[in-house]
Amino acid sequence: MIEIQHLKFNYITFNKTSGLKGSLKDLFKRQQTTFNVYRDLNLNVQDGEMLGLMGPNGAGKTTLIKLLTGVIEPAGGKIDIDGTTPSTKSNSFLKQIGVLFGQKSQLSWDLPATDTFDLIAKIYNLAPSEYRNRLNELTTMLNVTDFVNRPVRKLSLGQRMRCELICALIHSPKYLFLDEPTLGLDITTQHAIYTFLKEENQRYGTTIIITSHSLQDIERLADRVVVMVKGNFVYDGTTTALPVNVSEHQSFAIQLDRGDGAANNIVVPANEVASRVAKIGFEHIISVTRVGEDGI
Ligand SMILES: Nc1ncnc2c1ncn2[C@@H]1O[C@H](COP(=O)(O)OP(=O)(O)OP(=O)(O)O)[C@@H](O)[C@H]1O
Repeated sequence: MIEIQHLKFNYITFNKTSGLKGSLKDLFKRQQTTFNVYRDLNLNVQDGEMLGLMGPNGAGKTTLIKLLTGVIEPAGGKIDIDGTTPSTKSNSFLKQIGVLFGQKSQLSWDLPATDTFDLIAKIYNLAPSEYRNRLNELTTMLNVTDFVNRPVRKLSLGQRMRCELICALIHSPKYLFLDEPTLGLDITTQHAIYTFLKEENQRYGTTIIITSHSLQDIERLADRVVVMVKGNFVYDGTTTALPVNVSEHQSFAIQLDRGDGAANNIVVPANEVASRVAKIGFEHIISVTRVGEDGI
């Protein structure tokens, strides 16, 4: 179980004055800025849950994944995952988690993905038969057999992302953290990944936390969604009950799945979003985004 209690976190950045003169000045006196990401964040996630984490850019989603995986340490409060504090980075904890940052790769660029899988299996000390079976299972389910022996730099984004998922799951973690795993992928690849993640969750009871800007990602995957705005949860519930709290003057871009692998965009005023979405059908909607504003 994941428990977050009264979590506080802030980033401290040192300002950089422009020009050579400024750089010299900074050597003696540096101005620093503290940015509070969370002041008092609370969340419980039960074992086996699939939780969608949504929110506008800069809300604090990636930071939360970094805190949950022990990459960074809280400034206050508590994170507890099965009795362990992530920032201790104990071996037993690291064996329990898998993480994928959509914008970062853990595959070696010039080597085939299988080389990275082998390395990860060694790091986790997997028994050869256990590794072989799991790799067979993952390569089949994610349909990557044709290209795992090609250098990673020669793979498409979707092919690479499927290999990244294998890296995150090869050691069969109990908790899987995914930060925008379908960013930039076509609809067919997105669907393949959704299906795979659902199966992984149902077969092994893997707890999955996924951040995304795509309503379709969250709708298809998560039983529960939390919406974060400026470091606070403003919604915690089902996707169907998500409130839309907007002014009537705003417009929204609705991205539609055309059914042939391509997408269409239509822009509608806020007061028409609900009726248009109902008419089109939720299953054909990829995302609904506010136009010209950073918000949900
Ligand atoms: N390394 C850093 N140093 C200073 N500030 C940071 C750092 N990383 C993130 N921030 C700030 O912390 C806030 C939360 O960032 P975070 O990346 O968690 O947001 P996010 O919800 O994941 O956004 P996005 O949807 O754009 O990925 C933002 O205001 C960002 O500018």
